[in-house]
Amino acid sequence: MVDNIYVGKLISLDGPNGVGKSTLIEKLKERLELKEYQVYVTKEPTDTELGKFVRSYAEEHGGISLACMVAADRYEHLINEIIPQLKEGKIVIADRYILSSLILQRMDKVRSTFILNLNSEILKPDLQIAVFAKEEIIQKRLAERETLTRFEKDNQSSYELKYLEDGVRLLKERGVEVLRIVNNDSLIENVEKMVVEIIGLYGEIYD
Ligand SMILES: Nc1ncnc2c1ncn2[C@@H]1O[C@H](COP(=O)(O)OP(=O)(O)OP(=O)(O)O)[C@@H](O)[C@H]1O
Ligand SMILES: Cc1cn([C@H]2C[C@H](O)[C@@H](COP(=O)(O)O)O2)c(=O)[nH]c1=O
Repeated sequence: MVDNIYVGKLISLDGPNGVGKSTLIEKLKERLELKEYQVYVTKEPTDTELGKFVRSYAEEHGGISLACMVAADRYEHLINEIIPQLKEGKIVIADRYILSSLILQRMDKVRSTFILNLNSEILKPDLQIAVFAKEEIIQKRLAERETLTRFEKDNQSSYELKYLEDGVRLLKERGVEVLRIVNNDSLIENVEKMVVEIIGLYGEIYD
């Protein structure tokens, strides 16, 4: 992975389906904006034609071809959206990034070395937030959804949690700073913890 040389900071937030990523990002954005940071939230797969194609492709196909599609969308995401925002000095928060590939593609039996090689030219996140929750809590949240993706059906959260743990290890080995968050029910505490960590990235004092 390539170091971020731009003025802004890239934060990626990943975890199992239904763990509360989008909810945490929304709260995190609010808190950081209250502190007058400029925040840009984005997600993968992207909302582009390619990203929409990846989302539908993922329902019917998996394995190496999906890993490549997801990586292609990620490289386009960096060029067209993430890097321009980092150049403007914003905190870019990505709802899913490489750690999601280290979870979801591994569930399709793709080897972690292949995933890491495929993503070797992406920007290294300045902070990786890894969101955990108890398996039964995730299942309860998913049960409230009307439609489920193939990764969300058949109680697969325990596998996602296992690959999340392993993905965290692989990223740490590659020098990525990782903040672990447990989103069982104490959302506000978690958000405060994240804000402190992110502000620490800028070398500022938070009281
Ligand atoms: N700390 C929490 N306490 C109670 N409910 C929560 C908490 N965090 C999230 N939820 C609820 O859990 C559900 C899933 O949250 P959310 O959509 O943010 O997950 P997600 O990880 O972004 O999911 P996906 O990636 O599958 O879209 C939502 O209904 C949300 O309101
Ligand atoms: C980033 C990323 C995404 N995917 C696939 C898996 C799912 O079909 C969607 C994610 O949808 P959600 O609404 O965010 O739950 O994209 C993938 O397979 N690998 C990835 O790294």
